Amino acid sequence: MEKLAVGLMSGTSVDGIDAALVRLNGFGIHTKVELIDFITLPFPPAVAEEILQCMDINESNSALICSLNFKLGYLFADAVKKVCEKASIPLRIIDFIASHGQTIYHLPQTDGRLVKSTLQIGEPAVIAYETGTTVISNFRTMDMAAGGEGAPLVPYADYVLYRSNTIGRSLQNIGGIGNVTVLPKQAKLDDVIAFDTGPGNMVIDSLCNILKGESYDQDGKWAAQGKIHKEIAQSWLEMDFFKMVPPKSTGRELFGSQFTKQILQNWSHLPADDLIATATYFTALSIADSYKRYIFPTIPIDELIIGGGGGYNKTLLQMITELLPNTKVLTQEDIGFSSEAKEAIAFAILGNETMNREPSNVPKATGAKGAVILGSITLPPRNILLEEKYEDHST
Ligand SMILES: Nc1ncnc2c1ncn2[C@@H]1O[C@H](COP(=O)(O)OP(=O)(O)OP(=O)(O)O)[C@@H](O)[C@H]1O
Ligand SMILES: CC(=O)N[C@H]1[C@@H]2OC[C@@H](O2)[C@@H](O)[C@@H]1O[C@H](C)C(=O)O
Repeated sequence: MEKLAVGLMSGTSVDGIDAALVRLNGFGIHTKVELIDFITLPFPPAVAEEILQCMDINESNSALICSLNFKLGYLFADAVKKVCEKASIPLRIIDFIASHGQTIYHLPQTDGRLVKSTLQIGEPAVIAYETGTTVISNFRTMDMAAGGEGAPLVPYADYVLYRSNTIGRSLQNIGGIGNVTVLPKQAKLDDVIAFDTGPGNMVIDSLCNILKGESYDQDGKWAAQGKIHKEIAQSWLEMDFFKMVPPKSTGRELFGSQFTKQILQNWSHLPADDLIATATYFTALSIADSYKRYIFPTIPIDELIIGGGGGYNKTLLQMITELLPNTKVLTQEDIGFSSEAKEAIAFAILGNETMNREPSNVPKATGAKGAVILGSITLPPRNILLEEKYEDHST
């Protein structure tokens, strides 16, 4: 049965909302997926600042989170309207919206005082009301309720889209955070391994913001002209997170503003370009090291495919290639996909499973006790549902 859906992703980079309009056929691991159109709606700078404030334990407050939850709901609805407009597809024939939401806090491990938890905001009721469309949201919580980390969730979609009978593949996302899905040759869903590798662009972006007044290092130009201080990057790799055996996930709580502050306190004598080059090398090293420790010893990888905005950072890409000399490193674009659209498409696939009452976490990747149906379903107002959507479907 064919469905039209919009997948929405706004990740840890806080650069904007990715909206992918897709056609889905069937459900389960044989789902057929076609990308119809894609947009990124950049966050207005004041909204990006509010999100970062909400994520910062020292700056956040409940009034701000309350307000931002609704504010993001309106922006997400806007992104849905815009991608449909761009594709000239009327909103009323969209079957569902799968909205990841904005992660405000993620606590997959705690010291005992706080409870293991995760929070994604962007009110689904606002999206459903504004678009007149069913919304699936809150994807991470059921996995965590089942004992998992609530992340990464993209592995199920990676399995649907990229598994191969002839080669072993790994999908390396480099967004704010870096995460990998490993698809061994001829893998069953149970064979899939996935985990967060550490920072993606988060540390690089943050240094660019503070030292250059720009939100990111375009094409890796500053990293390319700085000196890499390998011993410093290596010392950052001593953090406990990198020694943890997967499944594991992380976020801004570990690699956000506090981490950058420490870098700037301890190495303020270094030129800006050197710090950016060293942070870029650290990011590449954390990815390569994750493969060497947790993947290569047991799974042969023929192709490593990079996605997410970090795929556009040429210096980062070159460093990863050099650190993994025996692996073929490609980007999503090299194989005819889109680095930017990948995660938004993935959430449309996950939402489709939810609508069909099917589980879509990968317990081995998240650490959950079992497979569970992800997400909460929010229905649009009855009048919109009956008068506009269903009438239109019957004609
Ligand atoms: N041309 C470019 N050169 C260098 N870096 C780029 C370029 N384009 C995008 N980026 C980087 O990609 C980031 C955005 O990546 P992406 O949209 O994949 O992250 P995200 O989805 O927010 O994060 P996550 O996957 O962790 O949730 C930007 O913040 C920037 O650092
Ligand atoms: C808690 C949270 O939002 N985690 C994100 C983040 O961004 C990348 C990495 O950290 C991954 O664990 C996850 O997102 C992707 C989409 C996932 O769940 O697979």
